[in-house]
Amino acid sequence: MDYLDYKIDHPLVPDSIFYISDFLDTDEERKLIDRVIQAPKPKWQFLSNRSLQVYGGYPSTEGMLAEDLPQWLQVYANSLQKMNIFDGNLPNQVLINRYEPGQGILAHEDGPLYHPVVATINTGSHTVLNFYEKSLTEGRKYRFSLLLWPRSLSILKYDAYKKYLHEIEEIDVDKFPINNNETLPNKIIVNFNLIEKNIKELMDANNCLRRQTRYSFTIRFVPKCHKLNLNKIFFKK
Ligand SMILES: O=C(O)CCC(=O)C(=O)O
Ligand SMILES: [Fe+2]
Repeated sequence: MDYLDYKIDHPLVPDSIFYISDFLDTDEERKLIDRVIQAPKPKWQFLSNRSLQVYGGYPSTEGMLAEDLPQWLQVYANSLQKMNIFDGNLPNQVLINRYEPGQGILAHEDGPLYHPVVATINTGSHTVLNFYEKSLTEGRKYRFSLLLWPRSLSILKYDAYKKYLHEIEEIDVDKFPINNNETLPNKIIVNFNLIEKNIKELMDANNCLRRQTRYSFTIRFVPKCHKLNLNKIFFKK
């Protein structure tokens, strides 16, 4: 599979966003969610608007103390490397977010500690990711949204990573256009044509769809890493 074939081709979108539907089958999706649910309680961090699990380590300006990924995540890191999504690098950190309906994440950028690529495996529920262009003079400006359907892989690289903020609104229902030609007042969903078929049968009479529990697997590469060296700590060698 060549991810370059899955570039979002839309006048509002920078040249560096890719969206692959059906990256997982339902069985693979179920297995990933089960692993997350089965993780020991201390693995969870509970924030007010989402919960998360971190695998691989915590990046900092000093470098990330890298831990091996568990095998069930390593297989995905390996396949993303094979697809050359990380410019030859093997991704070494996976952040899993769980959102209940009504939860989200404030507009932010992922920042310079990561190689400027993030690949996200989307599971459990749809959501809508909003993009704002950073502007020093006018503050942030809404530009477009991506609809993230379960089992898809979304990839943001370079400009999409560096020049935009991304956000998931804390809402529990999304309203969608009736068809690809209809525009919503405050939202431009640039990949709606790819999902229209799946969503039609699920929306209610007002074209609304309720969010369910969503698990996102955000996969990244932290270039600056060190392994724990016990000799160095205990014997100052
Ligand atoms: O859940 C998502 O798809 C977005 C998560 C995100 O932006 C992040 O973890 O930095
Ligand atoms: Fe992010």
